[in-house]
Amino acid sequence: MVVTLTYFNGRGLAEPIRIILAYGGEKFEEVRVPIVFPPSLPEEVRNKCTWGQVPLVEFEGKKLSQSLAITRYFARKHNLVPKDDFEAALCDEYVDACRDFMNLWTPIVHLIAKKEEEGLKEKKDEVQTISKQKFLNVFNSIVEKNGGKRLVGKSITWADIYLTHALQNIEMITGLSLVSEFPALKELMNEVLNVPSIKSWIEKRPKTPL
Ligand SMILES: N[C@@H](CCC(=O)N[C@@H](CS)C(=O)NCC(=O)O)C(=O)O
Repeated sequence: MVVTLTYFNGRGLAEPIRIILAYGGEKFEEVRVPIVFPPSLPEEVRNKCTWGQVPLVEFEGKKLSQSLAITRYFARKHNLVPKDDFEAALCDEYVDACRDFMNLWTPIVHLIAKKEEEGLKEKKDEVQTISKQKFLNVFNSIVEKNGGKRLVGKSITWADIYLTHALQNIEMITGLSLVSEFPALKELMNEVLNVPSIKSWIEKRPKTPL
């Protein structure tokens, strides 16, 4: 089976899917659409997306849209969703919180993408302060209480992968060091980034600005 993943030529909402496909050893090919501002898709791509947006995956004559549905589908397939229903719900909660964290940074990401420097530093400082209070402190203490390496249980889950992507992606785009003062988050990221299949995907993935 070959999975075709359609997305913009960036990490964004598609990267956790790519990482999990690589983790699971799935064969996948990509359609990478050039990034434009404001974001818009060529008509032929938009028309084949159920909700008019990417990411979209196609395999065995099937189509799946909505990034979290896609990510969770492949996570479950590759044993990255806990069997216990409550632990699985905790993973959902933490992934949703990652999305809230990413959405908080979206205006900054757009300013950087458009190379708009005016007021950028002040806005970055403001969002960094909110990020630490609302998200990084909370995630760090969840990981500490769970033994210092993972968000849920003792084995890697898709929540660990999603959080690693969210933190790494915002650090790469903004040039800020967000996790340096959060040892449990650094440890969690190290664990994920040193899984051999994930490490080799990250080394070989296209080097895009976003
Ligand atoms: N809820 C959707 C949101 C998808 C979304 O916002 N996609 C953006 C790219 S990140 C898009 O397709 N933008 C182009 C457009 O709306 O024309 C998901 O999680 O997949």
